[in-house]
Amino acid sequence: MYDTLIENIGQLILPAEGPLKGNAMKQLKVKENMAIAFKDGKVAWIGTNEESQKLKASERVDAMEKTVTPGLVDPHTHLVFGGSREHELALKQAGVPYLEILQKGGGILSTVKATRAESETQLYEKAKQTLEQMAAHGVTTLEAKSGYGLERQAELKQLRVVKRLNEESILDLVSTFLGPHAIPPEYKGEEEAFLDEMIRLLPEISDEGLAEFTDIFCETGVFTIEQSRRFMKASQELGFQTKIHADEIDPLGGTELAVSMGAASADHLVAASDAGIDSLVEGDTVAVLLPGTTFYLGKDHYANARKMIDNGAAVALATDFNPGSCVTYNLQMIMSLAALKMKMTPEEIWNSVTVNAAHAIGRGDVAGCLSIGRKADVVLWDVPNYKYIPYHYAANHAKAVWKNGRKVWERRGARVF
Ligand SMILES: O=C(O)CC1=NCN=C1
Ligand SMILES: [Zn+2]
Repeated sequence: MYDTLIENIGQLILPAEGPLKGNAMKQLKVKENMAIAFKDGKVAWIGTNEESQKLKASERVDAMEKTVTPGLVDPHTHLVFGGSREHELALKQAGVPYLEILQKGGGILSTVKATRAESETQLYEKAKQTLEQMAAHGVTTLEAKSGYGLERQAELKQLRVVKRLNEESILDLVSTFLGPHAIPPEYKGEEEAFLDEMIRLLPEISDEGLAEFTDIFCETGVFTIEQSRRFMKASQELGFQTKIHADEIDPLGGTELAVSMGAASADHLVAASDAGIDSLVEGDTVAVLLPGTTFYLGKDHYANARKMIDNGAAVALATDFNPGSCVTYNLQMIMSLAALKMKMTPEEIWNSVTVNAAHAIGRGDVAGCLSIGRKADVVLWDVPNYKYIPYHYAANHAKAVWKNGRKVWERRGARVF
């Protein structure tokens, strides 16, 4: 007797185990007229719709010939923060550059002020609502960063919120310490001293189990290549895996640094050099691309996903959900931008929001794929095939979402007739 049986599935999407690099990203197993069954939170059976007729299940779901995939994985979010930055939209519309807003004490530093002022409970309640929205949009596993505290107590406060959300929600959250996200006012002009303070937090964060990854904003006017190297080295010596916000605006060479340091991921890469893109082929560093941020900042030049994939790199996609440079948690919209602006194919896109995204946050063995014994993290989409979501942008196509075999979202139709 199975707990749940989803039958009459038009297309069942089964990404291969990864990380998938280059041409492997172009492959996607699509099986038609299928069914899938869960038991005790795991995938217990996969077969044809005809074979499913003889099965017994406590709950039978008619997929109405629609599409079923693994739960989405969002590998780059700034989930926990206070306040909001809608007041900066006018500056963006006036063409004030992102880094100029930051240099004037706005941007990230505006969110830092708000985050320091809010209690752990306030931050928790706000992030909890976002988490519910992410699940409603098909996300079952995600990464969540700190980085709006920029001092011990407020950074630990954010990381404790992520830990509590991971413990109390059924979703799986992977925590990242992004202490070196910007230079706080009290350390203006003293970047090295600030970085020393962030490095001094690492043992405490490790001992309290508050993060698996660290991250640093390697960018003009924020942290240099050498400062990033120093922070990543200190992180790895304490057992953290590393990530880096690299080559988002200026081509400092963060991509090459990430690969040379064996980072789990290099994120943004909009300004990555040809040498940086070529270096991605060598190691296991996943290129996490964030086209929503490029769109939101009104830029025309997107990360060169085509060259990265055709060169042989492993590419993933993420929302970069944050209050200033990409205010969306709709990973489906990111899938559309990947198609429309980065010319990624539907097969590459689906691999980028499942198996490769899972590998970018160290969850390649438990998320992003569907096979017997894996977590029953599954989405039933109200779409006829897997190509439809990139094609129809800005909507929420999720009809039902299961996490560990438990239904966490079901869309109920609008009552307009
Ligand atoms: O602006 C923000 O709050 C998030 C961000 N960090 C680096 N790029 C964007
Ligand atoms: Zn980011």
